[in-house]
Amino acid sequence: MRFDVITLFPDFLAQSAGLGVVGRAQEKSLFSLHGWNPRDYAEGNYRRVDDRPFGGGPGMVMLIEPLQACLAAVRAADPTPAPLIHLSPQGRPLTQSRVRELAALPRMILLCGRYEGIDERFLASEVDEEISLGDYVLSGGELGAAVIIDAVARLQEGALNDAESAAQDSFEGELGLLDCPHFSQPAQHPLGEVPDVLRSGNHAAIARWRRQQSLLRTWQRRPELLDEAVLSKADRKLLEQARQGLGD
Ligand SMILES: Cc1cccc(C(=O)NCC2(NC(=O)c3cccc4nocc34)CCCC2)c1
Repeated sequence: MRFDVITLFPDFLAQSAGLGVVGRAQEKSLFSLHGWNPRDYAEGNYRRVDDRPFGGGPGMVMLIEPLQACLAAVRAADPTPAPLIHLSPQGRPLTQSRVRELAALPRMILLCGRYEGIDERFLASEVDEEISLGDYVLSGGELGAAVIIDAVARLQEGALNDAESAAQDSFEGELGLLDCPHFSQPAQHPLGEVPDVLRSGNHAAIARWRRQQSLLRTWQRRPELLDEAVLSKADRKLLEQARQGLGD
């Protein structure tokens, strides 16, 4: 996988992709990451990348020319075709199923806006897809790019070791339910004890307890997720039993 990111802050992306699983995947060349700054392609001695919006109003708009020259350089750097994905509040919210589809691509170019956004004519002519991180105000698209790079890089073949990929599978398997509580050493602590079942060695009972905790937590904190989740008869029984336990 090759990621190209068009951003006024290329160093930010390089740092966030250098950590943990994603950092190791990059070291193993499971993906490459290339930052491109439109300011390097802005003409004139002020090298403008933005200007005031027609029609007035606050803030600035990113200009067409530097973005067009920058995108041309990005495409010239590697013959592999790639979609131009704009991180934007107007985009479709990112989902794990979209992440899995993106992870199958050989290359993607991520476009990060700043200021009030990008000249609509550039977007209309060059952007293949818009993806949003969610409905809140951010200062730029870079955090969205970092999220996509992290989520997609983890799915590259060889990025995760057996334990990590088991965890990934279980997260993906539980998509739609909240996670169960986790405990480690020490078993006894002033903050409380570790539930006995987790130390019982009875793997069926442990799996059952974890599923029940996920169901109970989801019901307590995000009941709307339960509406979409496909619950088995066993799940419903577990949830019912847990709710009785709470004497609700
Ligand atoms: C709900 C809402 C409505 C209107 C504007 C904004 C807003 O935040 N506008 C500012 C910008 N926001 C984002 O880029 C951005 C924002 C949110 C999620 C995202 N996922 O990817 C990129 C994202 C757009 C130009 C530069 C930053 C947010």
